[in-house]
Amino acid sequence: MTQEIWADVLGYVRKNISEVEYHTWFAPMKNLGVQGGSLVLGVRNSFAQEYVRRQYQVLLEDALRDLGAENPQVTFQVLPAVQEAMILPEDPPPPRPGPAGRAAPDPAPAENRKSLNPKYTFENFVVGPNNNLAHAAALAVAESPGKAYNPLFIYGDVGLGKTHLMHAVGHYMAERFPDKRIEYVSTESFTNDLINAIREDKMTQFRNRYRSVDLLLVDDIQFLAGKERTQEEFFHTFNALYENHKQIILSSDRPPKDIQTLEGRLRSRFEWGLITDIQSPEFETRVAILKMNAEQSHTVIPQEVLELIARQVTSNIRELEGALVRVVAYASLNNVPLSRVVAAKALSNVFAPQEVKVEMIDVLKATAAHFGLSPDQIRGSGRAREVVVPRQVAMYLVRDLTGHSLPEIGQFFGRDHSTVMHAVSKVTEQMGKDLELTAAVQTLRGQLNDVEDEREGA
Ligand SMILES: Nc1ncnc2c1ncn2[C@@H]1O[C@H](COP(=O)(O)OP(=O)(O)OP(=O)(O)O)[C@@H](O)[C@H]1O
Repeated sequence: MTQEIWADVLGYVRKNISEVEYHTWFAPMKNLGVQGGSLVLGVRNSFAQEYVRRQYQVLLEDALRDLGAENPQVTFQVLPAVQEAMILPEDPPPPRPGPAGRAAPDPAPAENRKSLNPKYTFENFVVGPNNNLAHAAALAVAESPGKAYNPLFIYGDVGLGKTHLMHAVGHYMAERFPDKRIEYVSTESFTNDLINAIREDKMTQFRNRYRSVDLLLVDDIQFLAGKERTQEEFFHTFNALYENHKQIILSSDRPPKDIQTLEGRLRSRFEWGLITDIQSPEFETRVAILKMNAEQSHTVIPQEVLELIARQVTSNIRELEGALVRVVAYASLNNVPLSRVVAAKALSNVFAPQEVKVEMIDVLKATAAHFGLSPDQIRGSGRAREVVVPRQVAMYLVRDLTGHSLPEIGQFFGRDHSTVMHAVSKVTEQMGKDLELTAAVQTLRGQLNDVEDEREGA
């Protein structure tokens, strides 16, 4: 995950200095990771070390503060000559578009997939109820390009994996047919290429380029709206490819029928093949995506932290991934272990505080720990007073601190709602009378409210 943190820092830096400065000083720098809360950066020689420290230490600290570091620290290390030789030909990770963004691809090796993001493969795509139809369609197209569905039209909101799926088809095809030509282009680039071709009198090259491919992936096709000349040209490109049984995949934020000012003949062509959508991922899919991201970057993240992040970011997967980087960055830069409280704090600058809620599981765990029991004992069937009282306290606190209904709480504790109601009134009645119980409730309430307090104090 430190590569992502570094990419975030570079993104911040790049926005604040000139391109020349950036390429001179930051491009050759090597991220050596976060050690003891300090970001360690490798530089070529002691001159660079001195210069960078003088000129950019403050800026780098600001970048880290932006990621949540309370006491940002940067250390510069002169790289041994061998290591330097190893890093020089390599490019630093490209800057991220923003805190919620994701690093752009490293250049891919094979010629026919150089416009594809190496991370956007089928293996890296988590399938859930929200995207399984689009996934199945993409797979079918990858297996029989030009035959299964042509064109394949994938639509859905921002950051839900449309580009990822398109590239996955590209990778799949590139692997099986290395000599096939694959072209990925955004509608915006297509338009710009066209404008340049017209201006420079290079229409033949333009047409050859787009009409000679085996797989054409066009992102954000909704931007064709209102661009008559581009629509005209795209119409001919489409026909040329289609007639030669070349595969076309289009993505959009809406279905063809909702793209305003799209020529009828294009709209109907977009509807010839298969139209499939991607919806927002549900909670389990979001957790699975986070888990995969964590595993890929060899970062161990407690399940409850993944769940907290998945609860915070519900629609855009790019933001979900950005939130994960933020949480990891926060913990490592402040040198604290990852926990729910730390994660809530890390995200508190980005999300409204009330969105971080105490969960039933938190109350259960804290109460069990307080009384020296296991969560299973509390939820179990034991009827001894040593278990019954903590169980009632836990139910009371869940009712008090979370928004769950009596039946939901009952289900969580493996009981019916009347048991919960009884527990709540029992504890309410004993408050102020039974001192031990009162103290337990107060301590636990304080502990559990820490999630909110810590966040508010951030
Ligand atoms: N099902 C998934 N499994 C794993 N990662 C996913 C999944 N869906 C999306 N992502 C990740 O989410 C990020 C955003 O996805 P992508 O760029 O494909 O979205 P998009 O729908 O094309 O968005 P936009 O409309 O902004 O172009 C990417 O990093 C992608 O890898």
